[in-house]
Amino acid sequence: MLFSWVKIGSTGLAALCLTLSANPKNVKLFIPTNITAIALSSVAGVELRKLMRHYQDKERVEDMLAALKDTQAEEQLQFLSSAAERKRENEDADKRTERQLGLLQKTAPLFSEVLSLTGQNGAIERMALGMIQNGEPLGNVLLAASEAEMQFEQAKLQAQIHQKQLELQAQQMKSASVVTVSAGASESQAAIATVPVTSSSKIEGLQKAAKVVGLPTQCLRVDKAPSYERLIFSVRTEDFNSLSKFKAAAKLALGVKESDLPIYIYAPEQVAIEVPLLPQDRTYYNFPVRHWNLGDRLIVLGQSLDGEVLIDLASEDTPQILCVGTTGSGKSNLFRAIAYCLLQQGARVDICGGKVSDYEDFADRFPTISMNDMGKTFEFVGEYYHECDRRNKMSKAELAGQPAWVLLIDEYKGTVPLDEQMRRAYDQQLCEVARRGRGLKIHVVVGLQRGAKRGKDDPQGLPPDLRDNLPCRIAFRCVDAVSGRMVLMRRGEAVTSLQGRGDGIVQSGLLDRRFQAYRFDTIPA
Ligand SMILES: Nc1ncnc2c1ncn2[C@@H]1O[C@H](COP(=O)(O)OP(=O)(O)OP(=O)(O)O)[C@@H](O)[C@H]1O
Repeated sequence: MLFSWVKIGSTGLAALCLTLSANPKNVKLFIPTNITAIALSSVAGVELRKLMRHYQDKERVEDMLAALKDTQAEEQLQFLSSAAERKRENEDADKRTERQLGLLQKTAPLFSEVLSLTGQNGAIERMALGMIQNGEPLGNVLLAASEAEMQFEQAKLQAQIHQKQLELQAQQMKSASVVTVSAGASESQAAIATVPVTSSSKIEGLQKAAKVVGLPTQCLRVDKAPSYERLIFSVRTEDFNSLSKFKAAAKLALGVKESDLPIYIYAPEQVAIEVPLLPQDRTYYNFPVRHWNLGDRLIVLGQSLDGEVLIDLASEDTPQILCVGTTGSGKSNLFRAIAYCLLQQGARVDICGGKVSDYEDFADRFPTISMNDMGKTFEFVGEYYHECDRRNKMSKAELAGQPAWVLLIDEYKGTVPLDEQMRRAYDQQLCEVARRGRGLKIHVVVGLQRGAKRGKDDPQGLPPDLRDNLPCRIAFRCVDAVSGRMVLMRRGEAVTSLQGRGDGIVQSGLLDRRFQAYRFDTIPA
């Protein structure tokens, strides 16, 4: 390096001396002195350039070395920190293992206690040990063991219940007795049987349910209605909330899922439970042949636990009828029976809505029946409305000579006009006919598939005014309790417990009966 500097210095100095020694008067460039000076300075320049490159390379190498040192330090740092982390983890794992071992030592007596309690030492012990060996956390092992304990408790409970059932059965076998038919039973009650209190599965189930909710009960009587059994239980309790708990437990015991299980106060300290009969155990009745008086307005509905159920349109409680029932519930059958009863007593009957073909066999037999498409209902309502006006002006004697007029509107919803103006007129006139008709021998029977209230969403629903003017309510099976609550006055949810095919409830004023409607397949001879 020194040699390079000496070389640069000497050549540079020589070039300077040559330049200074030049004659200022002779200004020619290419004289030997000048050429030598240029050559020497070029050599000095080239050497200088070489030196500059040398220093630049040196500087770069130094930079690279410095960078290399930095990276190595970082890597070393990372390595050291990860080693520390690993050490910490290992220490933690050691601590965990230590803790688990400690827990295991502490819970060993608990395990052995649980295992001896369950009486399944072998299997559960093996399971627990297997779980621990498989590295299962101790928490999971404990959980599995406590589940086993719970199962054991359940098994113990079941065994207790079974023992109680056996005791009850033995008691019932001893005290099985025939219960008498209640006083005042009429001839028509012959069809309704009161059966001996036996240890049937229903009674057992219900007694078990009562026991579960802590209700002291005893089955006093079983009445067999056409479509259900009415079980009368004695109940001694001051906690009336326990009745609703009993209902829930009874539903569970009898396997009643979505439908209602009617339970109601029957007498002081007695409740009645209506348990449905199986379809094959039900009793059906054909419409009876009977004597009719011209001018009467009786409707014969069917049979109940208290005998035949009749309603009289001439009565203040039952002049107009509202009937609800889903398809297959027996509503059309009842409408045919109603039409028949009233036609036999000389009434004019106009059938609107529903299936007109249902009345084909009536046409030859009864000249005062008319069967109309539902679109005509509006006109008939108008005619009945004017007849109300006409009869309203009559004297009592004149009115007595008038035949009863009965408008049967099945599937009411379909008869309500969609046009708002027409609908308003229809509502107003039908409501007036129902309201004024009761004193004018003019009657309305309205049938619905389900109880839908009139509203913005349902402009064809039943208006509250009309409903209020149809005081006799008949409900057959409905799929939802809402329909029952809308039509019936009490215990509306019971409609879901009805069995279909004529199993119905009639309510009006004080009347409240569950009945089996008479089957009306053909017009009685
Ligand atoms: N009182 C009854 N006794 C025995 N069977 C009945 C009775 N009422 C109806 N049924 C039977 O139940 C079925 C349905 O009856 P019905 O047609 O009257 O029901 P619905 O409610 O009017 O149904 P839909 O709206 O589909 O006509 C029919 O097979 C009918 O024979």
